[in-house]
Amino acid sequence: MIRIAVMVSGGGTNLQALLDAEAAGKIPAGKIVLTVASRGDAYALKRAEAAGVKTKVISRKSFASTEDFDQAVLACMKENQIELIVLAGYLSMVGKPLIDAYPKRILNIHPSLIPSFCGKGFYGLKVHEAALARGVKVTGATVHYVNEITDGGEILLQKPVNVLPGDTPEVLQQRVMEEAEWQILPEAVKMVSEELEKEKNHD
Ligand SMILES: Nc1nc2c(c(=O)[nH]1)N[C@@H](CNc1ccc(C(=O)N[C@@H](CCC(=O)O)C(=O)O)cc1)CN2
Ligand SMILES: O=CNCC(=O)N[C@@H]1O[C@H](COP(=O)(O)O)[C@@H](O)[C@H]1O
Repeated sequence: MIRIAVMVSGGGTNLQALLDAEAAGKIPAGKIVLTVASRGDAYALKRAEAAGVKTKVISRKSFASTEDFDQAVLACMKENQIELIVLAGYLSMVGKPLIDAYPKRILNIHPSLIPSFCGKGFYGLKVHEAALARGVKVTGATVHYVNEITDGGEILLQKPVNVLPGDTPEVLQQRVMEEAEWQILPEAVKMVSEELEKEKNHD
């Protein structure tokens, strides 16, 4: 069984999709055992608690340096024997110590079809505002591996979503979450946890 940690910052609807998928038996090789939030007021923490998942708040601003923050996150993952990390609406940069300790074992969900509308400053509604401003007819979501480049890691899954006339950023965000993010993130976690399980059994 692959031990999974989900890192969050906000509402946690992607965490909820993962918890629901696990409860429905759709992630047979993985178990979400920890939720790490970058801020104590993340509603995602309530979702984790309701599902009986251990929670931890590790916020960048309570550390003297980025290095100390990165080391605290890494220590927490090791203490909990975490094997796969999922960033789900997580809005802090993941540092080198974690990336080096978890090669191709950190996934991120981004609410656009990378390489469009991604990178520094593109998160949450800002992504959908940029898509609407550019006038794209199709947007969507991407699950990618995490490396030191923001949203620059190898792409794992993508799903397109139509932009409709009259869409506002909020309406588009909701459609992208419902039709794409909440589908491909559980699918990606199912795929990768099964791969890691196979590797473990062969070692
Ligand atoms: N290594 C690495 N870390 C990552 C990603 C990655 O692919 N690689 N994907 C990230 C998701 N994308 C981001 C990256 C930066 C910001 C961002 O700019 N945050 C503001 C704070 C935003 C807020 O708290 O409201 C900041 O100043 O740090 C938000 C989402 C999460 N961390
Ligand atoms: O690279 C990704 N950037 C981070 C990002 O923009 N994540 C987005 O935040 C929204 C809320 O997530 P929730 O907290 O409801 O799961 C959701 O649309 C995520 O795709």
